[in-house]
Amino acid sequence: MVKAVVAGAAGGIGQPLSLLLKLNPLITELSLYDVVNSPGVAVDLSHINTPAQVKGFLPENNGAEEALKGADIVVIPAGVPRKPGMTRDDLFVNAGICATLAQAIANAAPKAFILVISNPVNSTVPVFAEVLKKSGAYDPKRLFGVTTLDVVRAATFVSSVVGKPLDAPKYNVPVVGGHSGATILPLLTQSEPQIPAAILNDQAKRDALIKRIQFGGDEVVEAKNGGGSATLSMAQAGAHFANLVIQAAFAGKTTVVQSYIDLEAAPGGKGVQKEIGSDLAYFSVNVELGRDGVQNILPIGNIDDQEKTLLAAAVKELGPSIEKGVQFTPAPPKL
Ligand SMILES: NC(=O)C1=CN([C@@H]2O[C@H](COP(=O)(O)OP(=O)(O)OC[C@H]3O[C@@H](n4cnc5c(N)ncnc54)[C@H](O)[C@@H]3O)[C@@H](O)[C@H]2O)C=CC1
Ligand SMILES: O=C([O-])CC(=O)C(=O)O
Repeated sequence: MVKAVVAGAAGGIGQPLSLLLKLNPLITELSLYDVVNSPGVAVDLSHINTPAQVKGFLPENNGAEEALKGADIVVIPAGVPRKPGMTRDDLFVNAGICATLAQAIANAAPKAFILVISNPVNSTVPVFAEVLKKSGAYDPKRLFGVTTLDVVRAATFVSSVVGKPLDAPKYNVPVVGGHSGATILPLLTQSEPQIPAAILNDQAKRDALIKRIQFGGDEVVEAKNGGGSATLSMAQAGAHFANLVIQAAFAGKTTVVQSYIDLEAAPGGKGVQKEIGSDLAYFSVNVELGRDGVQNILPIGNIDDQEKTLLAAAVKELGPSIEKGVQFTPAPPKL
């Protein structure tokens, strides 16, 4: 019996994400929360003959906490998306929404796994952590910034450059760091299957591949031309990540994935701080998922000189974004 909640469920990501979660046979209860339209989305999904019992909630009558009561996992794509010309940092307006949702989770579902999709992830994850800490409900093992779309894109773009696009599902290219531009660090040298040396040693090809993975989000923002950012690919990535968290917690199936987490979540975080030469509190790392969420933080491992240079750039850009999230003070609630 697993209860999942989507916050921001009526949005561009929220709707297809809710659909994919409704199709997950491990989920028995699915609550959809949004400030608009969630009851309609819920009734629509509720006609699908899979186990999950779907209900929609609006803010009225303490709807957020009603939706969250007893949740095992909360997935959060609530907030404004980018338009062309904006950076993810321009979305820091979403911090207030994140703080409100964090408080509702602290009150109603303090043991839930929390998967943060809302941008800027580099800052919104620290916002969640700070609010949860103030309520005594913070468990760093259970808070995840969802960076899965970067991993999904890396597999797709690498398989294409290698000339094997039909093998995209077989590719595993770890992506560490954060979730914006230069903080996104694809580890091409660790790709499985390996990328042929002829491509890795072709500097122009390699640079183009890295840039495409780092700025894949912009590609979608520009193509949608004012109509928002990635929604369908994000929904797939988010539902996949949620499924891995659920499988590890409730079906005993441990896996290793990358996610943006508090490096204090498990002892291995100290080792990563040594590898990155910084005491950054948050980083997207190789996470072993288990019953309680983050079971182990694994090393980044061997990287080459170019990756070391990119790592230094990622660390430099991440510091201020983390600090901005940590320092954010939510506005007092309206009386
Ligand atoms: N982590 C990642 O890799 C990615 C993150 N994103 C981010 O996800 C977020 C959502 O993107 P879209 O779904 O395209 O936006 P959208 O505007 O289509 O949907 C956002 C939804 O959030 C709802 N919402 C607003 N305030 C709320 C609140 N206080 N509580 C609950 N729901 C609330 C809105 O009513 C709307 O339905 C954006 O911040 C975007 O940048 C997008 C793609 C990838
Ligand atoms: O680019 C954006 O604003 C949305 C996002 O995070 C992504 O697609 O990776």
